[in-house]
Amino acid sequence: MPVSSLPLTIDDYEELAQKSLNASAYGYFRSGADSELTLQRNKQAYDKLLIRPKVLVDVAKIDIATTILGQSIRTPIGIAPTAFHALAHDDGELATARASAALGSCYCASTYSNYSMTDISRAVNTPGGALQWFQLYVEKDRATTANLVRQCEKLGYKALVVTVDRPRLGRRLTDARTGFGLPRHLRQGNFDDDDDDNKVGKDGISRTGQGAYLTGQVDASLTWPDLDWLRSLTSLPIVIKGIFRAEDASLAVKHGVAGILVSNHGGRQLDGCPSTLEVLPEIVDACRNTNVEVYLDGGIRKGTDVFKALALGAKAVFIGRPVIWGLAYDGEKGVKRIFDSLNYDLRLAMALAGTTSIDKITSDYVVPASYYSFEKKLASKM
Ligand SMILES: Cc1cc2nc3c(=O)[nH]c(=O)nc-3n(C[C@H](O)[C@H](O)[C@H](O)COP(=O)(O)O)c2cc1C
Ligand SMILES: CCCCCCC(=O)C(=O)O
Repeated sequence: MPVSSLPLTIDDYEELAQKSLNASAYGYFRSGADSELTLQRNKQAYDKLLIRPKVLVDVAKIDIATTILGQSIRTPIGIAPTAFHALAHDDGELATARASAALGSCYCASTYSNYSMTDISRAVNTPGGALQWFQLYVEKDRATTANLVRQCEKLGYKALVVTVDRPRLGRRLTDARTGFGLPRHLRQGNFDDDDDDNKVGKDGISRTGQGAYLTGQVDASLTWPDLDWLRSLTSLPIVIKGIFRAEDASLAVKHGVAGILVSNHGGRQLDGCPSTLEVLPEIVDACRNTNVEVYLDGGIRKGTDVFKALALGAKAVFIGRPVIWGLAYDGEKGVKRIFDSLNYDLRLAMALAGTTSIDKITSDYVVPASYYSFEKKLASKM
């Protein structure tokens, strides 16, 4: 490959991933729900916010390390839970876990990973030492869920991330058109029997193929008291993923969560809802004067996107699809490259904006683009 065509941006990696994945897998990873308005809006929202740089600040040293839930991370960018990494690379979630540990990031593994939570935890040199969180879908069979929670605690996962924006699967037209399903040779590591030929898990449920993807076992009757039930099962901090309005954030605080991940599932669930960046300020306000940390995912593709989300009050951000593109590009190495690129970009944005550490990225660095509207300025002179 000539030097000039080496991938530089997340979009470059996506382009390469598209070439290496089959249409159905690429479609599954890329797509959003319905008209994909929210998928687009997640990305476009960052353009509606501008950064106001400060000059003559000593930016010779930039530090992007921070903490989440009291644990140190070397980058404010974590890995959002995404299902089925083995569709992108044979090493699947093992490669993701190794990359995350080497980078000092936080990896939140999906309930619907291809590798089991045991394998993911053991993939790194110091199992229980790396910062791994586990994303939980509460299933109709509560015994299955309770079992996952217990294992998670035993294996040294540091937090439970409960996803609440997916009572049913969003309408993903691309998947309907390609007939996407988990290919028969792949497993759902947290459920299948050890026997690879056994397509039905011990619980008697098929977890492979198209039907399994579409129907799923997620409990659509989940309500707030179920959070208390989860808290009674574990002393792990609970992060709630998918909160989208201030009242729900306040309820989450009342129910004792340690963190809120502002997310619309990467535009894959309710199409036509706002972007996560737009919603972030009201959630941050609802959590002010509490110990609850607020994170964001959705549409982060550049260092300046990370900067803007942190400026609006996110303690850290998480990325979903970019990790998949890195995995498809070159497994563990590819994920590292994605992070190297975003971390480099973030440091650069901080230097150019005139700030040197994550806690100094405050709201006075950003303004809505409309603040500089020519129309408004000229009209006021008339
Ligand atoms: C292919 C794919 C699979 C996903 N699987 C899960 C999942 O298993 N659990 C979950 O809570 N969220 C899941 N999500 C949502 C992500 O956690 C995250 O909210 C979203 O990807 C962030 O947007 P981004 O991809 O623009 O970074 C998935 C997203 C994608 C793209
Ligand atoms: C039964 C497996 C369904 C996996 C869905 C994972 C997910 O949340 C997604 O957005 O896709």
